[in-house]
Amino acid sequence: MSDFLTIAIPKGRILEESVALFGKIGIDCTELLSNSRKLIFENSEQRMRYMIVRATDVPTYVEYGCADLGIVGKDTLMEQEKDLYEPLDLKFGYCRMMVAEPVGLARDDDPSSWSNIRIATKYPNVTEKYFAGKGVQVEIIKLYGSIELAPLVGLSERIVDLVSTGETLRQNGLVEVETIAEITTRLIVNRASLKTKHPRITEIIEGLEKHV
Ligand SMILES: Nc1ncnc2c1ncn2[C@@H]1O[C@H](COP(=O)(O)OP(=O)(O)OP(=O)(O)O)[C@@H](O)[C@H]1O
Ligand SMILES: O=P(O)(O)OC[C@H]1O[C@H](OP(=O)(O)OP(=O)(O)O)[C@H](O)[C@@H]1O
Repeated sequence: MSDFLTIAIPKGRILEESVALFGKIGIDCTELLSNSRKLIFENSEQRMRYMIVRATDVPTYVEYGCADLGIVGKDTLMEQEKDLYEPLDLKFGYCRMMVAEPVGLARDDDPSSWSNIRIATKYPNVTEKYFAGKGVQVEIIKLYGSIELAPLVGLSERIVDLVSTGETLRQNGLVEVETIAEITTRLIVNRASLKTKHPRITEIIEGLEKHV
C-alpha cells in the first residue's frame, strides 16, 4: 500500500477542473465525479489512490501524510499556513479576496478611521494579519458561509470574502473596498513524500506544468 501515491481532491467548485487536469497527464480520477458516497478510490495498475475531501480539509490530509499530493485554493493555504510544499500554481479557480462594505457608505480610504469596526469573514487569520499590517485594530467575526449577509443585518460593518463574478456583492448591495489577494488553485505536496516518492512526484509536477 505504501508505494501507492495518494491525491486529495476537493469536492465543490474546483473538483471538475482538477479531474480534467489530472486526466491530461494520464491520471484518470473520473470516478470522483460519480456522485457516489464512496470517499476513496484506488487504481492498482497505476498505484494511485484518490480521496475526495472538503476543500478546507485538503491541507490537513496532506500535512499528516495521509495524502501525498493535494489540490487546494490559495485562500485556504493563506488562512491555514501549514508546513507544505507548494510547487505549482494551477491557474484555475481564479477569484479575489476582497474587503467589501454596503454601497453608499461614506467611503474613507484612511485606514486609521477603520479602527474598531467589525469584519465578518471565513478567513479570520488572513483578515487579522491584513489589518494588523495596516496598523488597524478590527474585531473579527468568524462565519462559515453567506458572509455577505452580515453587514445587511448589522452583524458587521465590512466583510472579507472571495469575489469572482461580483454577482453576490451586487445582489446584496455591497461594493468592493480593496483587494487583499488574487487567488488561484495550487498543487501541494507532503514534505516527507517529496523525499520518499521523489521520482513519481516530480514526474507529476513536471507533467502538470505543461498543461497550466
Ligand atoms: N466565487 C468563489 N467563491 C468561493 N471560492 C471560489 C470562488 N471562485 C473560486 N474559488 C476557489 O474554490 C475553492 C473551493 O471553494 P468551494 O466553494 O468549493 O469550497 P468551500 O465551501 O470554500 O470549502 P468547504 O466546503 O471546505 O467549506 C476556494 O477555496 C477558492 O480557492
Ligand atoms: O462573486 P461571485 O461569483 O458571486 O462569488 C462569490 C461568492 O461565492 C462564494 O460563496 P459560496 O458560493 O462558496 O457559498 P458560501 O457563501 O456558503 O461560502 C463566496 O464566499 C461569495 O459569497
